[in-house]
Amino acid sequence: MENNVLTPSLADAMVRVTEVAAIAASKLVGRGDEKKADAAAVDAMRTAFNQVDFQGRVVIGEGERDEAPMLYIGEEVGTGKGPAIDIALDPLEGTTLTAKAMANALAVLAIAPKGGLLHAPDTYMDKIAIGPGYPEGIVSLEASPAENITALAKHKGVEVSDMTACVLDRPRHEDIIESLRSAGARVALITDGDVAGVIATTNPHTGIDLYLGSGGAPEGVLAAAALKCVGGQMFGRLVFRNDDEKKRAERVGITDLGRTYALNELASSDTVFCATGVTQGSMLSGVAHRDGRVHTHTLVMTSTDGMVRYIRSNRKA
Ligand SMILES: O=P(O)(O)OC[C@H]1O[C@](O)(COP(=O)(O)O)[C@@H](O)[C@@H]1O
Ligand SMILES: [Mn+2]
Repeated sequence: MENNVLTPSLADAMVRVTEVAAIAASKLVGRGDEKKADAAAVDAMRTAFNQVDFQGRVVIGEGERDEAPMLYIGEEVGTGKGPAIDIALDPLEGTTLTAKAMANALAVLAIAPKGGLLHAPDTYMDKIAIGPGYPEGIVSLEASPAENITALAKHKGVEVSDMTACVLDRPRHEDIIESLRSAGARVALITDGDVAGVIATTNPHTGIDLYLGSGGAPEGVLAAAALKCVGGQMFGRLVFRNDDEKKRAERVGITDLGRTYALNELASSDTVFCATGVTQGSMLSGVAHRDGRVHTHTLVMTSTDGMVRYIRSNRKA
C-alpha cells in the first residue's frame, strides 16, 4: 500500500514543483532581499502543488498558520483527488545564499505517504549524518566529534587526516570544530544550507565524510528523507532555547522533548526527495537564463527503488 502511492508520475510532478520554485527564486538572486526571494519561491511552489492530483498536507512548512501566509504547517494543497500525501518543504533553502548570489541555494521538498515524516517544529536540531557503507551505529550524537570521525576513518582504513567533516560556520559550533581539528580531520565550513551539507555525505565526489552540528529541524527532516533514498545514517535531537520553542514542539505532537531520532524515525516510510538548484552548487547547477530559455537542474530520489536521477530541463522564459 505504502509503496504504490508514491508513483513515478507523482515523483515527476514534484520535479516540476521544485523547478518552478527555483525559477521564481532565481529572479531574486543577488538582489539582497531574502524575504522577497523566499516569497517568490513559496508562491510558485504553492501554485504548482495545487495543480497536482493529490491530497497534499504540509507537515514541514514555512511556519505556523498565524505566521506564514502560505505553505504553513497543516495547509492542504493539491486538487484533492488522489492519494493522501504528507509534504516537507523548503521552497528556498538558503535565503541568504540567494540574496547574496552564493553557492548551493536550493528549492527542496520531500513527500511521503500520510504519517511518514516526523512533524518537526520550527526549532533547531542537533544533527549527525553519514553516507552509506558504514556499520550501524558507527556514529552517534553521544560520542564526541573526534570519536565519531576517528571511528569512520578506522572503518575506511584511512588516516583521520584524510577525513573531512562539513559543519555550519557558526560560533555555536566552536567546540565541534575544535574537536574535529584536534583529531586531525579537515573541517569544511559552510555559511548556510545544511540540507546540501547532509546530502554531500552520500556523494563520494564531494569529499565530505561526515555532517555535524545544529541547524533547522525542518531541514533535518528534509535531509533524512533524502538519505532514506540512498542509504546512510542520521540522528537528530531537537534543541530548545526557550519555553516558546518547547510549546511549538508540543503543538506538533512531540511529547518526549529530549529524544534522539534515528533516520527511520525522522522519515519512517518511503519517500520521494526533490531539489532544484537555485544558485550554482556542488551538487546541482543553478537556474540559468540563456537564449530566451530557462535552464534548471534537479535531483530526484525515490526510496522505494533507491533511484537517484538528475534532470536537466529548459523551457520558454
Ligand atoms: O542560520 P542559522 O540560524 O544557524 O540556521 C541554520 C539553518 O539555516 C540555513 O542555513 C538556511 O535556512 P533558510 O532556508 O531559512 O535560509 C539552513 O540550511 C540551516 O538549517
Ligand atoms: Mn531552509
